[in-house]
This record gives sequence, C-alpha cells and structure tokens, in this order.
Amino acid sequence: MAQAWAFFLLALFSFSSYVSKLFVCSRNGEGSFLCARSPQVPSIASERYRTAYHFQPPKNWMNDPNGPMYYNGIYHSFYQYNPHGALWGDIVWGHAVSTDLVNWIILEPAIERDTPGDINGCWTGSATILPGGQPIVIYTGGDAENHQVQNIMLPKNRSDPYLREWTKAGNNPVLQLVGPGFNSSQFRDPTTGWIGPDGLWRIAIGAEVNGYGAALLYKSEDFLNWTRVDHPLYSSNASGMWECPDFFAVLPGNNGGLDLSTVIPEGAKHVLKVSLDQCDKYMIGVYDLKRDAFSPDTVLDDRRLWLKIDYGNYYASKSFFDSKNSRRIIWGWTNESDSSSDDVAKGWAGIYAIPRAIWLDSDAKQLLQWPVDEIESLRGNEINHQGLELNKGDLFEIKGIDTTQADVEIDFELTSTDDAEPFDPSWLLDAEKHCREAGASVHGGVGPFGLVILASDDMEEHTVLHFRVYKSQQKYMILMCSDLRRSSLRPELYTPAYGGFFEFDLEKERKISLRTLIDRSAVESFGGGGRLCIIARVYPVALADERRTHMYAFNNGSTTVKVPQLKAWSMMTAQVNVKKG
Ligand SMILES: OC[C@H]1O[C@@](CO)(OC[C@@]2(OC[C@@]3(O[C@H]4O[C@H](CO)[C@@H](O)[C@H](O)[C@H]4O)O[C@H](CO)[C@@H](O)[C@@H]3O)O[C@H](CO)[C@@H](O)[C@@H]2O)[C@@H](O)[C@@H]1O
Repeated sequence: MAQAWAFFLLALFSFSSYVSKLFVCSRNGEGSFLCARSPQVPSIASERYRTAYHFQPPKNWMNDPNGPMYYNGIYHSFYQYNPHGALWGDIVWGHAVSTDLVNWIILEPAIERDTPGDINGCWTGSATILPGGQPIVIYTGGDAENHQVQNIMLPKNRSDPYLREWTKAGNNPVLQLVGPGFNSSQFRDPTTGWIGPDGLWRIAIGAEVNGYGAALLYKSEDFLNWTRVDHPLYSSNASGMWECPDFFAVLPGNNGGLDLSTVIPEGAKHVLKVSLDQCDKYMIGVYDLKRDAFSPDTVLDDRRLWLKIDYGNYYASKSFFDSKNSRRIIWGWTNESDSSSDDVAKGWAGIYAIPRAIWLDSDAKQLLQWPVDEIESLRGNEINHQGLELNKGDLFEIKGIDTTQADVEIDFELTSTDDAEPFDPSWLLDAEKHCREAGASVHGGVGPFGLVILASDDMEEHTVLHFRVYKSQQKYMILMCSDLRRSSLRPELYTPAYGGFFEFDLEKERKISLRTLIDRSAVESFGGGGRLCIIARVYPVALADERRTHMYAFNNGSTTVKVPQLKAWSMMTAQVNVKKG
C-alpha cells in the first residue's frame, strides 16, 4: 500500500529553483537548508541518453520532420539533417523507412545541397501523392543569395519500394517571393497540397508579411507551376513569422483521419497549425471554399492563449493522412535541452516525439492525440495494480519494470471535488509560471497528484508529472505540469516546469488519466486521454552512472485520490538507433 514518505519527499521537493544545481542540499531538523557543492558529474556523452524507441538518426543533428507519407506499404520519414555534425547547418533531407512506425531503416539522404536553389540548405517541406499515385515533394531551399525559394523533387524510380533516389525538377525554383511587404528570407516550409473544387492544387507557405505571420496561398494546375493567390490562407497581426504551417481537416468526435484532397464531409472542421515562440500552436475553424480562406472559430489577439499541440519541447510538427489505417498522424521534433557544447560532445542532437494519432474532440474545441498503437508492440513485462488509495502525502513505489524505458498508464479518481480551489483565468497566460509556483511540494485542495520518475535513490534527482484540479464556474480546469527543475544535477541544462490547462467534465468522467512514455532522456506524457501532451528532455546523472532510478505515484493534496488502475510496462528497444561510424 501507499507509504507515507511525505516528509522525506517534500523536504526534497521544496528546494526552490534559486538553489543552484551545482549544489546538493538537504534540510536539517529545524528546517534549514544545508548545501554542499555536488560531486563531479560524468560526461554527458553517454549512450544512456540516446533514446531507445523515440526516433533519432545514428548520429549528428536533426530538426524538423519533413514530407511524412505512407506509400505502397511503406512509411517514409524525411528529416532536416546535418550530415557533418551535431549542430544545425549544411542541411539535407535525411530519409528513413518503416512498415510499422516503430522500427526504422536509415537510408542515404534523399536530397543534397547541389543546385543554385538549395545550395545553402534543403529546408523543410511536404509530400503530396498526386492522382495516379505519383509522390511529389515541395521544399524550401536556401539559395546562393540567401533567399528562401521553393523547389520540387520526385522519386527517380517509383518501383523502388524504398524510393531511395530522388530527382529535382528542371524548373526549380518553382516559387520565389518578391514584392512590397514581403521578405524573401522569411518564406518557407510549404504544406502538403490539396485540390479545390476547381481542380486546382493549393499549398500554403509560411511567411512574414509586413512584419506579421501569414500562411500564403498558392495555386497550380500541375504542381510544377504556381501562382500566388491575392490573399493568404490566413494571417494574423498577433505574431511575426510563421514557420512550418500544417493544414488539415478533422471531423468532431471522429478519430478517423481525412485526406484533404478528397471530398470533405459535412460538419468537418479545418485546423491551421503554425510554429512560433518555440512551440506549435493551432486554430480550429472553417475553410471557406468560395473565399478560399480559413477563418478560426475564435480569434484570439493574444497569442499566449492559442492552443498548443504540445506544451513541452516540441516544434515544427507535420501531419499526414495514413491511408493504411485511415488516421491522421502527427510527427514533431524535440530538441535537446543541453548546451551546444554538450551536443558536440555527444555527437548527436534531436529526436522525434512518438508519432501520434490526432483528431478533434466531440465539441470541436480542441485536438486530442495518442501515441500510435504500434508502439505497444514494444511493451514487455507488464505490472498491474488495482484499488490503490493515495492520501495526502502518500508515495507509492512502482516496481518490477525498467524505470528508464517504460510505458505507464494511471487513472486517478477523485473522491471529492469539494476542496477544489477557484480557477483564475489569468493563469492561462502563463501556465509554466503556475507550475513553478504550484509545484508538487505545494499542498492543494485537489492535487497535486501524479507521478515521480527517474528519481535517484536519495531523490536528489527526480522529474515530476502532476495534476491539480480547479473549479471554474460550471466546469473544472485541470493543470498538468511536467516539472524538470530537479531532473538532473548536471549544470547548464534547460530545466523548466512545463505546463498547460485543459477543461474536464468531472461530473461525467471522474477519472483523470496519465500516460507517460519514459525513454531515457525523453519523457512524453498524455493527460486526460490525450487532451494535453507534454514532451521533455532530461539528463539525470543517475542514468549515465547506470544507477537504479525509481518511480512513484503520489498525492500531495488534501483530497484522497483513488487509483483504480495502474499499468506499466518495460519498453523494448526499437530497431532505429543503431549507432554507426
Ligand atoms: O532547418 C531549417 C528549417 O528549420 C526551421 C524550423 O525549425 O527553421 C529554422 C531556421 O533557423 C535555424 C538556425 O537557428 C534557429 O533554429 C534552430 C533549429 O530550428 C534552433 O535550434 C536554434 O535555436 C534557432 O536559433 O540554426 C542556426 C544555429 O542555431 C542559426 O544560424 C539558424 O538561424 O532555419 C532557417 C534558415 O536559417 C531560419 O530562417 C530559421 O529560423 C524551418 O523554418 C526551416 O525550414
């Protein structure tokens, strides 16, 4: 049963972030801190930080996912890749293929920087499958004058199952940006194409127009010759440059995906996702076919209120329609949270989040996401607990699995919401601040409760995923945090307390679920059945030292929380990250 280790835990939790990570601290009997300089930490260049089932190339730098597609029985993942080192630069399109989205074969890069239109870099782009099954890719090139232009590439041999070789179109670059108000160094990342009722192809391209973010709209008959439409698909004066736009259709409450180029059913909504402010934000709205423009259902002038695909370290995501399983899958990039010199020492940087199925909730208010089912093929020795009860201050150790490579699913059931504190809408402007102020050591009415992971024997290092429940007029608002502030004793890491809020109908569903995929230096969590996702990077010294790490379920709120079901699995290593050369 749950053990009341609360005093021990809380003394460690209550270290505030001002205490340098170079110091190890403990509390004496009177409650004062005693700190001493921490012992030397081992080099970050440890194989133990390489992920076991989150995709990463064998070595070097990787950023945005590019042109994901399912073609002739094979999933293709292209990625922004530096073949020469672990920092951004010399970007080409890395290429990997898979039949299950879990195990990957790394191929030679699909495109290299060898034409005037991409000599400075083969940057982000998207794949479209034309009628008749012709795959075609449009991507941004950095040209010799440092303008951003758009280029086309096609597979050399469609009967090669892996589409290993690609050829560039003779009329590249197919698009350049000139004109008043435009900035040719802020014009990139074309979307997948879609056909309108007039039979013409459309794409959107990220841009900054007169200093504001825009998704410019282009039309073409043949996907090779493009004309700019005189208005953007959408633009907003709430932000600057939009990178990596993604545009797709979704049906409320239906987790089957839609192909944007087929007839979109009545009642469908459209989603415009853009990358800015180090995160991926989206709007749900309507794509008006007559005006050929997107209108968000709600226009929010303050971009801090825009919904995020993920509230952690996640950027440049791109989705595609998976015709094999009729679902939409989204891929996103997760950067390292260490320093550039750490990346050089490691010889690698960048991973992808687990590909996620993505769909719209039934009231069309927000997207839901869930790791693709295929990832469950890596689950090994299952442990299962039922009927746990966590009172205030309780910690329950989850044993019997590999705590550094695991998949954990917990349902938290509230025994009462009487003590839920009132919600203040201004918190929505900065949920991370709220996570810092209302950390796991701060008692609440309902919560914090959640999971402590990657905890060293003495708790000097630990990462906390937790919820808090607030009452807001007719509904409840749940705060979900992924608090990395004590995740490592290593210096010079970025260790924020990530967080976000989501609405929850606690009268209908009394359980709040938490699923967490732990993969050495990656921690990817899904709260409330995929309403809120947070991926983060952590580098505990204990992991590099090959010491044991612990995992606990806990509650630090006055309301007792039941855990009707807790399941966890060790995760096997996918065939993806074999280091070569
Ligand atoms: O790879 C190009 C594609 O990547 C995107 C979005 O990720 O644009 C990135 C961009 O800048 C690259 C650059 O710095 C910044 O981006 C890095 C990766 O996204 C971050 O890790 C870094 O912190 C940012 O500063 O990387 C260099 C070193 O950090 C720096 O010189 C670059 O500015 O690439 C574009 C070309 O340089 C630039 O306009 C973007 O900001 C996507 O939009 C591109 O297609």
